[in-house]
Amino acid sequence: MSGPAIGAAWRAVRDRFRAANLDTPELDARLLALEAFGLDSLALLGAEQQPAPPAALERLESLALRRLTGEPVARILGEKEFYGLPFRLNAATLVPRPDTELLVDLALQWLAGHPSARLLDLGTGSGAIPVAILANNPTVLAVATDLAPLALEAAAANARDNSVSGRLELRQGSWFDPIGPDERFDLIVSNPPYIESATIAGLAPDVRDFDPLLALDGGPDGLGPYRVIAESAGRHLRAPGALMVEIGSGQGQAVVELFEAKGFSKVRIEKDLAGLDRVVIAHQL
Ligand SMILES: C[S@@+](CC[C@H](N)C(=O)[O-])C[C@H]1O[C@@H](n2cnc3c(N)ncnc32)[C@H](O)[C@@H]1O
Repeated sequence: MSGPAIGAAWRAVRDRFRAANLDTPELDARLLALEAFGLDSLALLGAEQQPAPPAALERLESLALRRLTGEPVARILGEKEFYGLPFRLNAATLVPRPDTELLVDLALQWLAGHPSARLLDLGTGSGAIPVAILANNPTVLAVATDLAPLALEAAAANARDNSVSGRLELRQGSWFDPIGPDERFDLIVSNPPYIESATIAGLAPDVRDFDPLLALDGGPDGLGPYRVIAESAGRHLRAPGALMVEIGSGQGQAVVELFEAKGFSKVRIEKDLAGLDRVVIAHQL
């Protein structure tokens, strides 16, 4: 007796995901099927009627069970697309979020008017921000820091995979600690941890149970990393320079005030596609 065809097998998984009320059951089932059957999207279409190999079926089942227990697809696959580029993940990296693409857009716009700029990314994680920027601007040189050595391993792999490793220097340490006292940059960017410590236990399980705490926890009021950045960014910016940080949607005014108090000019909030405050931009003129 032969087993199900490949098309029937992945659609059965999709139906179980639907029944479990997952947000994107069809996409999730397709992505796990591509992995289990070792196919790309086009090949999956062409293979719909072929019998599913038993070992691949078993693999699909084990991936589906992980998804059904709440593990995000990006964690299961160990990779996520960001800004149209592939990024490998590991236990120390945040899954890069679509929201963060706004920060990359704004950085690229600013860099278009500042050729051959030097960029610093603080808390780089998978390297999503500087790798996306470097892949879209061939003259920028970047330094990126993170406290987590394992995250920097993923960032190094992602820089290699996306052919920008010659222009990205990775340094381990807390915020500006790995930056020399006289080192200057034209643009400093960061998507730091910004969630209030006390609210982390109540986050959605796919975030709370799978993203690293170091990537989420912004301290008692969620603003700890912004204070460190506000304190030191001015010393490491070459005028006319800019500082751009991603923020939580309720943090705009507080972060604007932190940056203004440290002497930054033309500090403003940018909203994301959902109309929520998402990035604060400050200038050193
Ligand atoms: C919200 S995640 C952002 C990761 C990545 N930039 C992105 O946008 O996907 C914050 C990052 O800051 C790093 N981090 C936390 N505390 C840090 C510190 N004291 N110094 C440097 N990096 C830190 C975490 O390891 C994590 O990679």
